[in-house]
Amino acid sequence: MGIEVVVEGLTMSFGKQNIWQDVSLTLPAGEVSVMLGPSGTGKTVFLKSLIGLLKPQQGRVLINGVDMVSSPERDIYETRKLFGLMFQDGALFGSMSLFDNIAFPLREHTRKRESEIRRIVMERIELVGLLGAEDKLPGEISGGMRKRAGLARALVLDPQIVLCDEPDSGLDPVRTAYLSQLLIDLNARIDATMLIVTHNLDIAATVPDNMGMFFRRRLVTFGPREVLLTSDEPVVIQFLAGRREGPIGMSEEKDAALLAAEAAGPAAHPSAPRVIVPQLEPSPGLPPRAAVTRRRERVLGMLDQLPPAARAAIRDTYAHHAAAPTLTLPAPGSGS
Ligand SMILES: Nc1ncnc2c1ncn2[C@@H]1O[C@H](COP(=O)(O)OP(=O)(O)OP(=O)(O)O)[C@@H](O)[C@H]1O
Repeated sequence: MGIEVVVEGLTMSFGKQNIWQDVSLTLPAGEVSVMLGPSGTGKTVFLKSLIGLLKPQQGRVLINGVDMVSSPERDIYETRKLFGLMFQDGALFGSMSLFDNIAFPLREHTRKRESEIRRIVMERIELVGLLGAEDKLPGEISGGMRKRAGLARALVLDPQIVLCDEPDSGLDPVRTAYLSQLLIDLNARIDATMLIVTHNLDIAATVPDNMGMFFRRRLVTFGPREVLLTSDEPVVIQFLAGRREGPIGMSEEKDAALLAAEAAGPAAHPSAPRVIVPQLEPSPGLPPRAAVTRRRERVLGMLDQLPPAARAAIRDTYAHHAAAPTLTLPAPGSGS
């Protein structure tokens, strides 16, 4: 089973540029979480802080009792072996076959024999649907295949925590839908704790158990998916609807005058009702996700602390068990 990651009061700056401050959250063991946020809000910096590659000035990241910020480097190095990392471009070596790319962490970090390495690599290649492509070079395959190869490589050391940074970037909508299913199937098979950074609203709507968002140097929210999906925070509403109206600007946050003018003017798009679609299920033939039962107990136990809309959405989800119907919420600001 995956391992819980506890983040407490994390603050990160580069020189005078503060990226985010006082970030606290828990990635529940074995559950899938998604982190959203406009470009440049520090999502990648956050992932790198979790594995101890960047050192925030304040706060802790606790994994099995090791603080990835300030424990001795030896402990951090050992704990890093629990992670599987999938970066935006797949980060493959161009001159190596897919097989050798995927075998790389095993040859680098273990003393396994070649026959054992072959067995593990071919198993992961099958898992991500790349059987037959193992002898190809990264330049000879599509972007979607490179992503899947990156994911296979992230999985060879049997990670208990998987971090994916924009796994969908550059993929068409159909490939993105396959990727969403692959992430859920992966979670069903290995029960790892997963954190996915994405801008893709379909992944955000269908994959995670938990969701969070960074904006204006803080973590706006993090918790069960229903909390963010029913949130009335203007930045959340704007982001989920993919609209220009709201606090997020093109290059940076809008200034107060522009926001006031926008609020005074006619709405460019009337608010549409928001919809919570059911979370994806593992593909037929796979075991159910072990996290589902744990999450249900955890979330029902915290129901009293959640906003009314999230509470209602969670009750609705669990009233219908796994086959939750699509839930339509009133449009934000409609008063109903
Ligand atoms: N090593 C570094 N040194 C200095 N500044 C950095 C460093 N790494 C990141 N930054 C800055 O931190 C900020 C956040 O970057 P980050 O890549 O984490 O954003 P992001 O939310 O992942 O963006 P996107 O969604 O566009 O990928 C940016 O302003 C970036 O320039």
